[in-house]
Amino acid sequence: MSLLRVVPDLPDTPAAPAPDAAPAVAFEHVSKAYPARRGHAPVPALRDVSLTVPQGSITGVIGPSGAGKSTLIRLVNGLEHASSGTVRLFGRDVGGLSESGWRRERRSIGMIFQHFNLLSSRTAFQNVALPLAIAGEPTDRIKARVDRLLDLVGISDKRDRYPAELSGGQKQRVGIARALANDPRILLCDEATSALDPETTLSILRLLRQVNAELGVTILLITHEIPVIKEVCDQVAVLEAGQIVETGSVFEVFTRPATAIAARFAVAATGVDLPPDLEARRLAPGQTGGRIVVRITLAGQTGVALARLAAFGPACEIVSARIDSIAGRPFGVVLALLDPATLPLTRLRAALPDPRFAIEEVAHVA
Ligand SMILES: Nc1ncnc2c1ncn2[C@@H]1O[C@H](COP(=O)(O)OP(=O)(O)OP(=O)(O)O)[C@@H](O)[C@H]1O
Repeated sequence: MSLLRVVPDLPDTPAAPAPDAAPAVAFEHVSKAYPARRGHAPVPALRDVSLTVPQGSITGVIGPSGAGKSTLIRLVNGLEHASSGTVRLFGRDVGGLSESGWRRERRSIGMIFQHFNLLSSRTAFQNVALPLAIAGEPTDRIKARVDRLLDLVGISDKRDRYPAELSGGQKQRVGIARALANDPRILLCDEATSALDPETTLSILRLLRQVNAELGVTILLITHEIPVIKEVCDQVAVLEAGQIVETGSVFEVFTRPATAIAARFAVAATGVDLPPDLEARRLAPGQTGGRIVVRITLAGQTGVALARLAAFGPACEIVSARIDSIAGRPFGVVLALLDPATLPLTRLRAALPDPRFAIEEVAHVA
C-alpha cells in the first residue's frame, strides 16, 4: 500500500532535503545534569554530546539502561533543557524558547512511546483526532484526515475500538497515526517496539520505514534492541554513560566496531558468540597450544569467502556461520577452529586478502 495514495495534502513525492539543508536535529556539545535532590549530588545524564540527525534519515541511538537515551529525546521535544551546549531543530537553536514557543515547535514533532500512551476512554478514531481538535481543525477536515491516517497505518476496521480492545501492534499503529496527525517533520520513537513481540516489531518497523520513505519524515529512535537498529536505521549512535562513543552508518558500526560496547552490540547483531562447549575448553590467558578459535567477519562477497574456507577441509573446522544483511548489505560472521600446525593464521589471511574480511583470534582452546 502506498502512503501517498491515502494521505491528503501531500505532494506526489516528498521534497528531498536540499543538500545544504540544516540537520533535523543537531546536538552541539550538549550536557545535561539533573539537579541535586535531598542531599544527593546532581545526576549527570549526558556529557558533551555532539550528534546530528540528517533530514530524511532514520537515525537510531542505542545504549544500555541508564545511558541517557530518554534524556536525549526529551531534549528534542523540550520536556528537558540542556544544562550546557546547544540543541538545534531544523537549524534553530531551541535553547531560548518560551513555553508557548515550545507549544508551536512541538507541532512539527510527532512522538510514539513504548506503552503507546493512548487515552483508554477514547476510540482509535478519537485518539488520532485529539491533536487535530486541539489544533482547532474543523470537524469535517478532522474526519477526513483521521480516516486516511487510520487507512495509512492499516487499521481502518478498528476505528471505533477502544485501546483495551486492540493488540499491542494495533495500539502502536494508532500511536503512529496520532503522531502523524499534525503532519510533523520529525518523528521521535521512544523504545516504540520494546513491548511488542518480534513479528509485530518487524511490521511496525516496516511501517516506520514506509512513513520515512514516502512522507519524508525524519525519524529519531532510541532503543536498547539491536534488531531495531539493524532493521530500520541508516545511521546509529552508541550511547554509554551519557556519552556518544561511536557514530556512523549502521553497517560500519556493527561490522567494524571501534569500542567495546559497540562490539558487544555487534555480537548481538550477528548472533555469533563463542558457543558454551568451546568456552568451557578455553585456555587461560597466555597459555598456548591446542587449537585457535577465529572470528571471520565477511562484508560483501560472503559466498566466495565461505567456499575458500571450506576448501581448507578439517584444518579449518567451521563451528558456526551466519550470513545476514545489515542495513541491506550482505554480511557474515564465521567462527572457525584452526589447527595452527596445519593451517597457520598467515595462510588463512592470505586466502582471504579482501580488506572487507576481518580475521580475529578469539581464544585458544584445548
Ligand atoms: N528526572 C530525573 N531526575 C534525576 N535523575 C534522572 C532523571 N531522569 C533520568 N535520570 C538519570 O539520568 C540517567 C540517564 O537516564 P535516562 O532515562 O535518560 O537513560 P536511558 O538510557 O533512557 O535508560 P532506560 O533505557 O533505562 O530508560 C540515569 O542515571 C537516570 O537515573
